[in-house]
Amino acid sequence: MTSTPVIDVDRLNVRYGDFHAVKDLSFQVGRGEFYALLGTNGAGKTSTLETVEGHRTPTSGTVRVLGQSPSDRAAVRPRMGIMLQESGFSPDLTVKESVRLIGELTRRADRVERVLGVVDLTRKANTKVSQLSGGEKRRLDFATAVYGAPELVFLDEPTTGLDIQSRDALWDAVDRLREGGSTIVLTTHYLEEAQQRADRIGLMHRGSFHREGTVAELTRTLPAVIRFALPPSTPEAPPKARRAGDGTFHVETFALQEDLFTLLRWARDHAVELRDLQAGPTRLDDVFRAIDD
Ligand SMILES: Nc1ncnc2c1ncn2[C@@H]1O[C@H](COP(=O)(O)OP(=O)(O)OP(=O)(O)O)[C@@H](O)[C@H]1O
Repeated sequence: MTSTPVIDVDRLNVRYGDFHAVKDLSFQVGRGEFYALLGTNGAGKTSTLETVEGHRTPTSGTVRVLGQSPSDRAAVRPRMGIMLQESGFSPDLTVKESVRLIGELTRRADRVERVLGVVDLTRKANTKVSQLSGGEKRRLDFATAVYGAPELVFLDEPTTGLDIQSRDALWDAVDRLREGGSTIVLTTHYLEEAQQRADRIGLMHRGSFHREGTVAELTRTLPAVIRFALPPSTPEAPPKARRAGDGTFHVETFALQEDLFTLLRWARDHAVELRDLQAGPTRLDDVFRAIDD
């Protein structure tokens, strides 16, 4: 990372009384990077993000955001867009009034109509927040991240409750922000979304990083798996295949292409049909499942 990081966390500790929620955590996020902070339930992601966003004071350690202390809200707040799990818009305001309020609070320049268009709420502009569906409320929450295309955008479980079209539209809007140079920090339990998009991932467990790095770095220590079923009449299993409890067969491999080729050749030579054949690279789900308490 050559330029000054957008986020610089150094030996952060967060304690709640006797409970040590975040333990000596250090990480940096570079300008324009897409960083996903992931982890098991209770790992300390929210505690970490609340500190970075300036909502919580660290017990110890230092946090710099855009070169400033996040507690200096007047300096930092206009430069970040934060999509929380619940934004808490007033139920009596209309959608348009709520979006206008985002502009006033963040003091960023934008056009309300443009933002409504990006989050696909133009037709609901005069509807009260209390009358929105769950997915529409979530899209209104997303408006806080989009308004004025901030330099730094936090997305906390952004796609929860969104249908597939809304999810695609949200990620398109995030791509647009990235093209404009915004830095993105995502937290989600939908690991596939992080796997597809994140430049780097910090994977937390019990207050510390279990792993940190690119998807390739996180997954390379675990084998890929080829899965298939065999017809009952098959006299023998292919080499390297292990029978799982559900009767399917697994081949664990660090040489996916080579072992898949060997397996397919074996099937052809033995005139066996491999049923429900699945082969793919190691997924983040597998890395999560391998976390040992
Ligand atoms: N105000 C609080 N007082 C006491 N303990 C707290 C408080 N807030 C959080 N904790 C504890 O700190 C730990 C970390 O919580 P945090 O919300 O940061 O985790 P998380 O990674 O965001 O979890 P999840 O994925 O379940 O949302 C948890 O064990 C939680 O019970």
